[in-house]
Amino acid sequence: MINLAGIDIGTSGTKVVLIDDTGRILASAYKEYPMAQPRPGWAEQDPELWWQAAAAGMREVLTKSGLSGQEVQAVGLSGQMHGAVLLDKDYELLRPAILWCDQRTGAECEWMNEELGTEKLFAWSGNPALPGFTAPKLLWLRRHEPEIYARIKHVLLPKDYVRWRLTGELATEVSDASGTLLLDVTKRRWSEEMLAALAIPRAWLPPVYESTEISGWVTPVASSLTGLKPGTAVVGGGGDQAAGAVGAGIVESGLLSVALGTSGVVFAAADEAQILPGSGLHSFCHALPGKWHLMGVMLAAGASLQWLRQTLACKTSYDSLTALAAGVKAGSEGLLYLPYLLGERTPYPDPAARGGFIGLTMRHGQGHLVRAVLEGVTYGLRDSLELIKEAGVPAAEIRVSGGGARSALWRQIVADIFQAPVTVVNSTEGPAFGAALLAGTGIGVYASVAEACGKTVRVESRQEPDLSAGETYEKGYALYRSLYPLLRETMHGLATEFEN
Ligand SMILES: Nc1ncnc2c1ncn2[C@@H]1O[C@H](COP(=O)(O)OP(=O)(O)O)[C@@H](O)[C@H]1O
Ligand SMILES: O=C(CO)[C@@H](O)[C@H](O)COP(=O)(O)O
Repeated sequence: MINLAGIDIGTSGTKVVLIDDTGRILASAYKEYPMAQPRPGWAEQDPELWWQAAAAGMREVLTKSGLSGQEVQAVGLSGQMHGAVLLDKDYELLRPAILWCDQRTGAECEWMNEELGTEKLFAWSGNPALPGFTAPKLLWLRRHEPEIYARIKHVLLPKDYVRWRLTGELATEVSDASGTLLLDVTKRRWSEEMLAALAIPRAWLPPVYESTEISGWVTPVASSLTGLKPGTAVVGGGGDQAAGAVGAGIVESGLLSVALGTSGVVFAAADEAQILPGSGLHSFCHALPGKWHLMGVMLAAGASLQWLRQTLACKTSYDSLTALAAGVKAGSEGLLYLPYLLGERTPYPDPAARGGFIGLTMRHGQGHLVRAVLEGVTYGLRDSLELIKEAGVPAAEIRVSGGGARSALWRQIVADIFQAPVTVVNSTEGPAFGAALLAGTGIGVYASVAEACGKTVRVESRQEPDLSAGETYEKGYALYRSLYPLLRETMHGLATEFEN
């Protein structure tokens, strides 16, 4: 029997899964860690936490499954995208990683978009400069932490730091590298033009693999810490959105998924690189050789519900909160929620966007607040759906994944606001499961990623859109859409005058 491991370095925690080649989950483990917010809009994490969580998680899944490390044939990696991990000449960490949801690089992005110009940015990388991407973080460090910047010798993405600890190899792969803004997404290699324009040394960046290629082998030291056998193959893997899409079977053009994680993502697989200046979508390499994808990313999807829970109802489970929301009618009796708690990326690339509840009355209680959050986040995702539809991708069926997909109510709200059937697949392990499938493809267990998905991914449930709720939500969405342009200046005033 072939057994495969997948490791997903999430924002809230690291998940490790062990599967067999039929896709059966043999064991899984989850290790949480905090995210530091040293200043408003900043988000950092110590990469050592990721490695400790990955190693402990791997030991735990081996114990739970009763397998020995000798019986695991390959490992795939996945992780939160865009984070900058900086190493010095001795491969030591120079500072905490700056994460995907960190918003400090507004000025650097403005400079890139205006001085370099969007024409060159799209020609070289396929994407605009957005706060959160890796390249603007390097520019920020050059200006604000020159002593650190002067000592940088290697720049890695979060999962690739774990790869370094597992295999001793510095490497990345195309799907995650797409989010650095330093990859030529069409050619699937580093962009010499972008590196030259930003004066970022090419030598800082690791070799780029395809997601299914073997990038290294587990070292004896990592073996003693993880329980894996020395020499176990570690494949490229994928950024969490691409690996999660593989885990949900989104591997062919025309298939759409929505990830309700900390962030919220609408994802569409594509047969070719679609460079769409001005669309607000990300155009990245998919974790399949010769495939790409489009996606719209909102920063605070699950994070909005997590915030509400921590702030108003910390002892209440997510299931109890959504049960309260189920008792409220579609439209939350006139209450709208704006989900810009971390600023926003799609459709408004605006670090100073801010959240809010609009329409509060004395009638509104906890259930209304929760429902308004679920609806407001889904309206935000609808913005990305509209952009993806404009790019020519039809929305025939939406596969929903991530922590929020556990809620049948939230899935129904997605079906009603998107007016499309919503499905859920058998594996709830998302990106870690997808990473394990990439590992299996890398060592030849499956002939292709599509074959891996065909053999292991099944649709398990389907919810149809309700027409009457859909009509209510069309009106709600129009009002939601009107709010950001109306409130933008107010949000910016609050962010610049009152924060700190
Ligand atoms: N039972 C649930 N019902 C609704 N939402 C949930 C539930 N469990 C988790 N969530 C949401 O999922 C989010 C975490 O999603 P997950 O995919 O695990 O995160 P990560 O971004 O770390 O990969 C939480 O912030 C929360 O909003
Ligand atoms: O920034 C992006 C994608 O562009 C985020 O999707 C991060 O990759 C992390 O997301 P979570 O899985 O933690 O929600």
